[in-house]
Amino acid sequence: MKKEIQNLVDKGEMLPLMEEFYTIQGEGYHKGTAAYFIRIGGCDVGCHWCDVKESWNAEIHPPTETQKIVDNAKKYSNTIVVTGGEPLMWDMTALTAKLKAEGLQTHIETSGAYKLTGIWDWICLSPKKLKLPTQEVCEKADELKVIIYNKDDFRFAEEQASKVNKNCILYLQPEWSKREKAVPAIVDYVMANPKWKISLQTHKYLNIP
Ligand SMILES: C[S@@+](CC[C@H](N)C(=O)[O-])C[C@H]1O[C@@H](n2cnc3c(N)ncnc32)[C@H](O)[C@@H]1O
Ligand SMILES: Nc1nc2[nH]cc(C(=O)O)c2c(=O)[nH]1
Ligand code: SF4
Ligand SMILES: [Mg+2]
Repeated sequence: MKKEIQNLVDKGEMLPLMEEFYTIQGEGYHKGTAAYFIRIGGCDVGCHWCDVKESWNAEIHPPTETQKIVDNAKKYSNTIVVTGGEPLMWDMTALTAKLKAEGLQTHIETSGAYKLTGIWDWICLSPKKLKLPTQEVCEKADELKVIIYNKDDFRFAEEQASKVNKNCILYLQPEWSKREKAVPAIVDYVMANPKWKISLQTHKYLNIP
């Protein structure tokens, strides 16, 4: 990559854009809400069940000016979801400042493994055992969404719940390929531990992006 472009990416003025699409938020608290998704490339967390492994290598996703991303995003609904990859690998300050200047609601999907940057109306924290979230993101998360792949993930979920702020809404979401086994286990767990709610990837049932 050219030095000038690398410099702009380092400052968050350009970001490696994998894809952008208008759809319905499928997961968590805002499920059912029309939202424009901005998927930023690059992630080194390495979840073996990740459903967007194509996002991992930032180098294959073209550095794109944040203003260009915002000019597309503002044509749709009020809600913008920034996801990845791991968006917090990059400085989100410029992108979110421009989204806020347009009066848009900024939501992020993050593992929380990197420094929290940007201005966010909603933070969905989905922590991962391989790279734990920072204390700051735990203090600021609006929802905690733990993926349940096996039994140990319930233990991990409780451990992460003990770190987030008291207003954070707690979700358990089945890992997609294990959903047949995970859903009944989550249903039992939520009924026994009603501080938790279940989150499904409803977009996958609806066959939409
Ligand atoms: C692809 S990740 C991108 C954002 C960020 N890297 C993160 O993990 O939060 C978006 C959301 O999808 C969840 N996810 C990824 N693969 C999944 C799978 N196979 N089943 C269920 N949820 C999954 C993640 O935990 C996260 O909440
Ligand atoms: N419809 C829809 N809802 C989503 N919620 C979080 C997603 C993500 O990949 O971050 C996602 C996604 O990929 N599609
Ligand atoms: S942190 Fe998110 S994008 Fe990265 S591997 Fe895990 S689920 Fe995929
Ligand atoms: Mg997804």
